[in-house]
Amino acid sequence: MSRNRKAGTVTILPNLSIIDIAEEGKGVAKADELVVFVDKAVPGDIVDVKIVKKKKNFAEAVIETLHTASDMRTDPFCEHFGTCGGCKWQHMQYDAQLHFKQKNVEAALQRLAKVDTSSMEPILGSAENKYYRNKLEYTFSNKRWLNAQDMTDREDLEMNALGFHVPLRFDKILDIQHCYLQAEPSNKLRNEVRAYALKNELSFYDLRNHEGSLRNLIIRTSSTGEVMVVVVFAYAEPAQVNGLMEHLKVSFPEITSLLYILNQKKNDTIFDQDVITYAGRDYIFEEMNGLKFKIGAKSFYQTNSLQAHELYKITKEFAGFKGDELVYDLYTGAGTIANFIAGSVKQVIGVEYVPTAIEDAKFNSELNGIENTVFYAGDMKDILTTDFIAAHGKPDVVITDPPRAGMHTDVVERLLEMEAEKIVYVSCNAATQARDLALLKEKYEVSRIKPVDMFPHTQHVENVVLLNLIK
Ligand SMILES: C[S@@+](CC[C@H](N)C(=O)[O-])C[C@H]1O[C@@H](n2cnc3c(N)ncnc32)[C@H](O)[C@@H]1O
Repeated sequence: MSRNRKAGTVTILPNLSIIDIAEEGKGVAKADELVVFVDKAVPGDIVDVKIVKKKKNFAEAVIETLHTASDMRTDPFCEHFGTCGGCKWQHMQYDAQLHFKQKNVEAALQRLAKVDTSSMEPILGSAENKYYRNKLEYTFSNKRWLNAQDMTDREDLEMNALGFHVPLRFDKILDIQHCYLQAEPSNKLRNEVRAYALKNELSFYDLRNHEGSLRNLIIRTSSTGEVMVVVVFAYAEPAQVNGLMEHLKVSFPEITSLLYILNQKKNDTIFDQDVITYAGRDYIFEEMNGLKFKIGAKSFYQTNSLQAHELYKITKEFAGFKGDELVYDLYTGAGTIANFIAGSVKQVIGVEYVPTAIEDAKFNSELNGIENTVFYAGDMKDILTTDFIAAHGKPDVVITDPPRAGMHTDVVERLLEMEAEKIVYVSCNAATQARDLALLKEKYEVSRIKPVDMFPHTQHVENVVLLNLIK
C-alpha cells in the first residue's frame, strides 16, 4: 500500500511497482485507486516517484529514487537521452520495446474494437535500430537549452544552438553533438554548419522574437548514397548565403543536392516556400525493390527506408493479389505503395491531398515505366464520393494508410458502400485504427494483424490489418 509523504507542496509516492507501459510510452503504476504514469520507468522497476501533475483518476510523475531496476533496463547509448525529445525508450532493451509495442496494439484493438487478437502475428522488429532515419530536421536557436552543469559555469557560455527542441519548449533548443538517428555524413554536416556559422558570425534565429538569420537545417540521405542538404534562412545577405553554401559544397563533395530557402514567415513549414538550388540536382533518388523514387525537398517518403520496404511487402502479402484487381490506394502520399504494387494488379488509383506529393507519385510512375496508376489530389472525404466510385469502378482491394487521426467517418461510410473484397489498413496509431475497425465491423471481419516497428527507441508503432468482406 502506498503512502503519501508531503514535502512542502511536493508529493512523493514511495515504493511503487511499475506494472506496464502506457501507449504514450510512460511506465504505469498503481497507488491504491490512482493510476500513475511515470516518465522513464520500465515494468519491473520499484521506484519512489514525485507527482508532477494530478487529476481525479490519474497522476503523472517522475522517478525520485530507483530502488530496484527492471531486468528489461539497459544503459541509454546517447549522451542527449533524458533531455532530447527523441528516442525516449533507449533505457529499455529492444526486445522489451517490441513486446510492449505488440501489447499496446493488441490492447487498443481489443478495448476499442473488440477484435479477436488470438491469431495476431508477432511484431516485425527493425533490422537497424540505430541510424535508421533518412531525414532529420534541425533547428537553429539563440537560446540554447542549458543543463545543470552549464548553469554552474555560466562564464563565456555559448548560447547559440543547432539541434532539437526540448519537449514542451518551443524556443529552447538542445545543441546536438551526435545523433544516432541518421547515418553519416549527417553528424559531420550538422556540426560543420554550426562551426561555420559561429566562426563567421551568422546569427541564429530567435524563436520568440522572430529575429536572426539561420532557421533550419534539413538533411536527407538515401539508400543509393545520395545526400540532400537544405539550409533555411529567415533572411541573409547574399554574401552570407553564398559563403555558407560554398563552404558546404567544397567540404562535402558527397552532397548530391544542395538547396536553400528564404523563409520570412513566422512558422517554419517549407511547403509554401520556393526552394533554391545552389549546387547539384533539386532532388535525390531513393530505391526500393528495383524501383526508383524521386525525393524533392518537400516530398514525403517513409523515414525508415529499410523498414518501409518490409511494411509494403507485408501490405502486399496481406492483399494476396492475383493480378486482375482494381486497387484504391488511399492516402497514397508520393504513391510509393501504389507504384510498389502496380506490377501485381490491373490498375491502382491513388488519392492524397498534398498536390506536390501527387506530382511526385505521377513522376515516379513514369520514371519506372509504370502505366497502370492514376492519381488524384484532394481531401479524401471530398474525392472519394459515390460519383467517383461510379466513374472509376468499385475496387477489389482497398489499401488505406491514413495519418494519425485515422479516417474521416465519411470515408469509412464510402468503404462500407464500396464493399471491396479486402481492405488492408496500415496505421501509425492503433487507437484511431481500432475506432475505424469498430465501424467497419458492420461488413468486415479482421483476419490478419501484424505490427511493424518503424521507429526503434520510441513508443510509436505501425500496424497492418487485413479485413475481409463478410459474405
Ligand atoms: C501515413 S501517410 C501515408 C503515405 C503513403 N501511404 C506512404 O507509405 O508513403 C498519410 C498520408 O495521408 C495524407 N493525408 C492526410 N490527410 C488527408 C486527407 N484528409 N485526405 C487525403 N490525404 C490525406 C498525408 O498528406 C500523407 O501523405
